[in-house]
Amino acid sequence: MKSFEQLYAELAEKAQTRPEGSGTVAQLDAGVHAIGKKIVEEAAEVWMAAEYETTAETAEEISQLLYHLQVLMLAKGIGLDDVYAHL
Ligand SMILES: N=c1c2ncn([C@@H]3O[C@H](COP(=O)(O)OP(=O)(O)OP(=O)(O)O)[C@@H](O)[C@H]3O)c2ncn1[C@@H]1O[C@H](COP(=O)(O)O)[C@@H](O)[C@H]1O
Repeated sequence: MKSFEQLYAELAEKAQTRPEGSGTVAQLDAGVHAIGKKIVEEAAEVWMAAEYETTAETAEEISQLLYHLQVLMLAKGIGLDDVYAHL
């Protein structure tokens, strides 16, 4: 189990070191357009899970959406504090 902050730190490290086989690196290389499409897809999966699946399945879809949002943050150079400033 990891927190939102821990995941962001891990992804930021991957973005910098670019380890072989990292899905995050592949997503970053695919670019903002591809990451944005993934976010829309995951958001739809969250919605569908909330309506038709279990609470646990919905939570898993939410985790995937949060992951892809963090990838977009990294692609755009947006830090956690940039987002937290608006919460
Ligand atoms: N938390 C996540 C995470 N959540 C979601 N995903 C990605 O999002 C996909 C989920 O999408 P779907 O369930 O819709 O499955 P899918 O449509 O078959 O996926 P794709 O074929 O589109 O990849 C997964 O296949 C992963 O590629 C994640 N990929 C990585 N992480 C974490 O990110 C960290 C770094 O990962 P790497 O960069 O891969 O090392 C690790 O701690 C991972 O656990």
